[in-house]
Amino acid sequence: MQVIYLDEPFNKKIIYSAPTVLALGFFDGVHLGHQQVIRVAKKEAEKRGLKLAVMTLDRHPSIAFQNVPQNSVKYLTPLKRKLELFVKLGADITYVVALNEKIVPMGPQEFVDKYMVGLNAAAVVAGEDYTYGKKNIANMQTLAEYSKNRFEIITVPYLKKNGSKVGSTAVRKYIDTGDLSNANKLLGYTYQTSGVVVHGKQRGRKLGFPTINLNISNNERIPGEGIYAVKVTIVGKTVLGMASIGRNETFGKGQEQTVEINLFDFSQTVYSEEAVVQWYCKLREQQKFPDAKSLILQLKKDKQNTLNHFKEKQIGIYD
Ligand SMILES: Cc1cc2nc3c(=O)[nH]c(=O)nc-3n(C[C@H](O)[C@H](O)[C@H](O)COP(=O)(O)O)c2cc1C
Ligand SMILES: Nc1ncnc2c1ncn2[C@@H]1O[C@H](COP(=O)(O)OP(=O)(O)O)[C@@H](O)[C@H]1O
Repeated sequence: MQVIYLDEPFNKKIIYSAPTVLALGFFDGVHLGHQQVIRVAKKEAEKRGLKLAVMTLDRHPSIAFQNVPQNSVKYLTPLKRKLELFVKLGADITYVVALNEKIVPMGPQEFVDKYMVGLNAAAVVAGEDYTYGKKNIANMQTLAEYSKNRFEIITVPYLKKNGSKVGSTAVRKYIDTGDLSNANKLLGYTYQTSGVVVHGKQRGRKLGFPTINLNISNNERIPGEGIYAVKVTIVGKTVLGMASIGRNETFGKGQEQTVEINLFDFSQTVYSEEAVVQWYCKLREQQKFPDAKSLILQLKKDKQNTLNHFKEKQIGIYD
């Protein structure tokens, strides 16, 4: 997949020169609803013998349009992850548009001329709630007016599950409360984050449960505090494990939140390696134990519960 970054005013030479089918959206999470939009676009592209291009933005629209501070946004899929998912969905090209002060004041007609016609779109595919500027002006209902018959418009209706819309907001709520089972149902894949292994307090090995402590980028969304059954890919291996997101209250008050994982069947030293974590299920809440011994007893139970979860769901390391 070719990734093309567009910063207003972009140089026309960097655009893919033949007509494409263009799927539009911010696509945070690339959940089942988003997947449906991109699949419809892929089919249309195949029908026409054209390449599929996806257009997304380099930052959440709320930063540009609602003055939400950039460092307070927690993405379900930071750009790198989003691009991986677009590849899986068969995108040939992704345009990443810089949503900066140069593009925000642009009116809908100019946006359509430059970022739809200007990207050689033969057809544009988006979900019914897609907007390309102010909601009441630049929506899928008004797109026909601005397109002036220069491309076809395909609107994909909301995907619903149990009567409600499959959307990023619902996924975020589930992730925040640790309800991975429901989050993963809406995503259509197991939620994944990544981080680099950093040094902790070196207490884990003394407890008999060493943990990789992960440094996770500030704008990546991690589940709410609690204990989780996870699968981790690190140094080319994939293993099961149990993760703790919390403040290790057993060892004192007011500590910083850590994300740490005890890996099963693993004994390598892996500081500064990247770990990719798949989040399956919340096992319990964080607890303040009276002493280390009680925590160790609980960790043994957590391990058994993690193994039981994977056994019940028949999830192996290759699934
Ligand atoms: C599966 C799991 C569950 C944990 N549960 C708790 C807990 O309920 N309460 C707590 O204070 N610490 C809990 N911890 C965190 C341990 O306190 C922490 O891993 C230990 O202090 C090691 O820290 P270190 O990596 O800085 O050496 C848990 C850790 C793991 C891996
Ligand atoms: N099974 C395992 N699970 C997690 N980390 C392990 C495991 N075996 C060895 N390690 C290594 O040990 C380190 C964790 O030991 P620990 O005493 O918890 O130290 P720290 O507090 O620095 O994380 C990890 O960063 C990793 O390099």
